[in-house]
Amino acid sequence: MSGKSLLLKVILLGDGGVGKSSLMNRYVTNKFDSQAFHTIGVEFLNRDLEVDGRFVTLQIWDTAGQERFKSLRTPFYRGADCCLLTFSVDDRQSFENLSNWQKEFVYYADVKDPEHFPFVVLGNKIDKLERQVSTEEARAWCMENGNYPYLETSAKDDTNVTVAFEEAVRQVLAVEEQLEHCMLGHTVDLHSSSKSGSSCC
Ligand SMILES: Nc1nc2c(ncn2[C@@H]2O[C@H](COP(=O)(O)OP(=O)(O)OP(=O)(O)O)[C@@H](O)[C@H]2O)c(=O)[nH]1
Ligand SMILES: [Mg+2]
Repeated sequence: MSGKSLLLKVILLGDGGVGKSSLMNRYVTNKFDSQAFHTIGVEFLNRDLEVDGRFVTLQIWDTAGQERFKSLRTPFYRGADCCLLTFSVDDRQSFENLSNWQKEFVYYADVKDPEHFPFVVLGNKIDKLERQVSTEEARAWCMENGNYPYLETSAKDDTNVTVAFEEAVRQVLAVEEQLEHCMLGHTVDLHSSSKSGSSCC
């Protein structure tokens, strides 16, 4: 266990109105506003947490989902450690737009290795009775598009909100550990004449 706090940047993307700001506000301030305004540009909030013995400062970047704010949000994608692709289970179009959000992120964040980038998918507003996207369908999309973790949340009822942000941290730490493992492998490789340690990454 490391005593040093790690700063992680996670970014919430998804159509306007799916509940990105509500998820961030529920997680950081434990408040919910049923009359929330659309976000213009980006906003961020920090929260400290401990996941599996690691101390982390989570910097949550909440973006404006409406198309007209595209140029205001995309400059903030760079440097994100994890991307939370968010849709609303009562809004089919927001689910169908997930691929566009993923592509927009990869392009503007300049992700070098998209296949290994930690995306987490959130289906929000599960408190609503009329669903337009089933759990099975959302899971299938996640499997097909990179085997991403899928969580169903309600910012309103505080369902799975903490779990969702903790999962984002776990995904980043898993990638980080893999990288450290690879670096170690290469270091060992430099000091040895054998080919061992070069099979990673
Ligand atoms: N029933 C229900 N309503 C929610 C939930 N999350 C958000 N809302 C409502 O949905 C509306 C939009 O929520 P926001 O958090 O502003 O959505 P957003 O994704 O930030 O939207 P943009 O800022 O335009 O991108 C607000 O009226 C919220 O109160 C939820 O889990 N359940
Ligand atoms: Mg918002």
